[in-house]
Amino acid sequence: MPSPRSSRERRAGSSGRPEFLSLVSQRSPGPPDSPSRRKESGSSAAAPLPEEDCMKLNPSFLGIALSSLLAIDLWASKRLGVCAGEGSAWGSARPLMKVIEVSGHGIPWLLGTIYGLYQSDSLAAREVLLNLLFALLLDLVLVAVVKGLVRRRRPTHNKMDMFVTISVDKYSFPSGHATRAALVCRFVLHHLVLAVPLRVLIVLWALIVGVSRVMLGRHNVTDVLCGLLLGYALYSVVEYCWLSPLRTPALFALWSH
Ligand SMILES: CC(C)=CCC/C(C)=C/CC/C(C)=C/COP(=O)(O)O
Repeated sequence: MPSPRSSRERRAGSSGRPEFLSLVSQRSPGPPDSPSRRKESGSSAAAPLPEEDCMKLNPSFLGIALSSLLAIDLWASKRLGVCAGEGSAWGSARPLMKVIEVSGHGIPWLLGTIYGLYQSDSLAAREVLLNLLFALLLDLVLVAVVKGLVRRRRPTHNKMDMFVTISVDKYSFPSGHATRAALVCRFVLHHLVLAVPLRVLIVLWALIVGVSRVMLGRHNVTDVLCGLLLGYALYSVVEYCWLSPLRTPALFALWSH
């Protein structure tokens, strides 16, 4: 009479091995004396997995984590896109959101900075404005390159009625408005002497620009969060490459009266 098998043996299957090890051996059938075979037949079930197996398991875990994040992102962005159209839940706030959109657009910032440069009457002001212009252009290039590489489509609920766009602006990652808002915010806080209420206002403006991108349906939440981080980090690059009359005298000569 066959002896009754313990529940542990039954779980382990007819081979007497735990199921997860069977799966591992199916993934990488090695030669009879390979490390994975030795581990299966040996008694040390707790021995660490060979590196090749870990390499195969990790991407699937990462893949699941990323797809889950993406799903949450799409779901949250759709729910938060309350100004995506006139008929949306907060459709009446759409005109205000579009004003905020223009406040973070590249053209007013570029034109304003160039105008300021022509009007500036001190070397210090010229230095700051020239670096702001450099930062804005660098930001445009960086966002265009990343958008072109990632090619993430804008949310389906977005109406493509944006104020002046360039070709890569059909893509949404990262949000160009968010990178600019974070970059300009950090720049202004470092280089302009402002009263505290104005400093608070500029931080609020940057956050509102970011939030308005999702509310307008232009972006997913992750586009904006990564945009803010990218813009924040880009300021450090601008600081590192800071253009000064000593380093780039020719540039400053362009604006000397
Ligand atoms: C000098 C030059 C090439 C200026 C182009 C200025 C321009 C049209 C910038 C585009 C700004 C824009 C619509 C960015 C998109 O922002 P998202 O937040 O929707 O990514």
